[in-house]
Amino acid sequence: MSSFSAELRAGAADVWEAQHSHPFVRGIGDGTLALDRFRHYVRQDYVYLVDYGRLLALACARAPELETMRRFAELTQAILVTEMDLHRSFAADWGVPAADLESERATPTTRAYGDFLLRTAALGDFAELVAALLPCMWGYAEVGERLAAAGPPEPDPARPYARWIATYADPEFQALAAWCRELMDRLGAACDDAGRARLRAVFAESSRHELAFWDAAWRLEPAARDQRSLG
Ligand SMILES: Cc1ncc(CN)c(N)n1
Repeated sequence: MSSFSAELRAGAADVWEAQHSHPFVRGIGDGTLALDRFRHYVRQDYVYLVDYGRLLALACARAPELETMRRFAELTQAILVTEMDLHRSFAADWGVPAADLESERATPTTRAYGDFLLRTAALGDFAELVAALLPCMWGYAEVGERLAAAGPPEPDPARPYARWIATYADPEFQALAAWCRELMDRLGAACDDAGRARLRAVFAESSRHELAFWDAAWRLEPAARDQRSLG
């Protein structure tokens, strides 16, 4: 019998395959992505990760057991420190201070994804919160793993995509994503059919936001005019 997370993944398979074949993802993999698109992505992803960090902190607060709280506290740290250090290091290489990343204004796509995550955390139950956060961890683990397996591009200071791939293919990141899947499996098993249908819908919606995020970076989507930075 397949796991509940595998069932969620199968239900959103078309969206996940569209991510793998998106020109932005392919361009990271073969090293051909134009740097302006990658820089746009890094700036917006920094804004996104601030909201994602908030989501993980809310998951920590709402977790039903101490061990799950502890794991979410670790995961929050991994995102706000380790993953965001990657973005800060790219920015530093481009002469952009971290303060500039923090004052970046969200595009409509970044804002929509962050709003969806935080709305789900505020109004959904704990299992829905986990279904919302899963495509982020699992999707990047899968992209990193596939691109690393295909043979990453040669290290190139002008196009630092090999470093990006190595971060998400790293066994530590893979293990964090695997823990999120196992948690989803346990929560899915404890739900009734109606609850599992809600989790499928949340996971599918979150997966669509992931695809839209690649696409917004590819299109160099401009920031929404009325956005505040960091919130
Ligand atoms: C949009 C997005 N999704 C997922 C990840 C991986 N944490 C990320 N950095 N950005």
